[in-house]
Amino acid sequence: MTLIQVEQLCKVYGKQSSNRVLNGINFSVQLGEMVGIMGPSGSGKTTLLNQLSTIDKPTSGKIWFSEMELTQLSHKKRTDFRRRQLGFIFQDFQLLDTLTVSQNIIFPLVLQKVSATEQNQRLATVTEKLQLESLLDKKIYELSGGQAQRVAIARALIHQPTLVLADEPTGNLDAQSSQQVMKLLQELKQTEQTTLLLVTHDPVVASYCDRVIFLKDGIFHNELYANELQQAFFQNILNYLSLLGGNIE
Ligand SMILES: Nc1ncnc2c1ncn2[C@@H]1O[C@H](COP(=O)(O)OP(=O)(O)OP(=O)(O)O)[C@@H](O)[C@H]1O
Repeated sequence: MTLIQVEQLCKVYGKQSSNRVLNGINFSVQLGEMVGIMGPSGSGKTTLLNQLSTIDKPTSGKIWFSEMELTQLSHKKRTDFRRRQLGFIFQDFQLLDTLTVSQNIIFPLVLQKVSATEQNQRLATVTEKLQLESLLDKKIYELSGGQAQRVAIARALIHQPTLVLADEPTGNLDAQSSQQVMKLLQELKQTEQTTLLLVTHDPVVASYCDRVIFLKDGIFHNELYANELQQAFFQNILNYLSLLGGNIE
């Protein structure tokens, strides 16, 4: 089942058409799919995520989310869409340092005015899944990078979003923690049917995805499907990146 359908998406910053950052992008994403977005620096990856999350509005084109056309939503409906349907994971975790782990995780439910009983039930479920039980009373500054990102993932998932958007989710992690985070996201995708779109520069991280989309100069350049063993998919991604050129660091 198709969850997202992007049609002729264009984004121009400012008034000059030479500032065209996304140029007629078309693709779709299936429910439960994990899709990596790669491309050289400045190719429009974050801009694309910002349009999908409705944080920014495209200059032209359409984004369908199931039956809903996102670019036409009112301000209130966009806020509602973000709160209910989306989870976000960022490179720098974006956790609230002065709050405890559990306060951070339940934050989206507080915004949604979910009852305390339900908050506690959901907290218990998500912390068990992410093995965070022993960390619940700690402050964020007491955590390692890998632990902080697991907390951020728990926060992104606690309201059971349909779609999780991640911008360089492993960018601040060492290789081992990166792979742990990716294995976790893969498991969650399988158990919860969560759809994931993640921007990454790291071909190892991308090799955990079902498909990788490559952007260059705001254009959809190509896509590769993981039809083979992970190591072979990783090699294919690496080969494609060198073909694509540009600065991928
Ligand atoms: N708010 C903005 N106003 C004007 N130009 C912008 C704005 N945001 C991004 N850009 C420009 O759009 C282009 C694409 O930026 P974007 O951040 O989407 O690229 P990216 O592929 O995510 O890059 P990176 O891998 O370096 O994070 C860049 O040239 C950037 O300078």
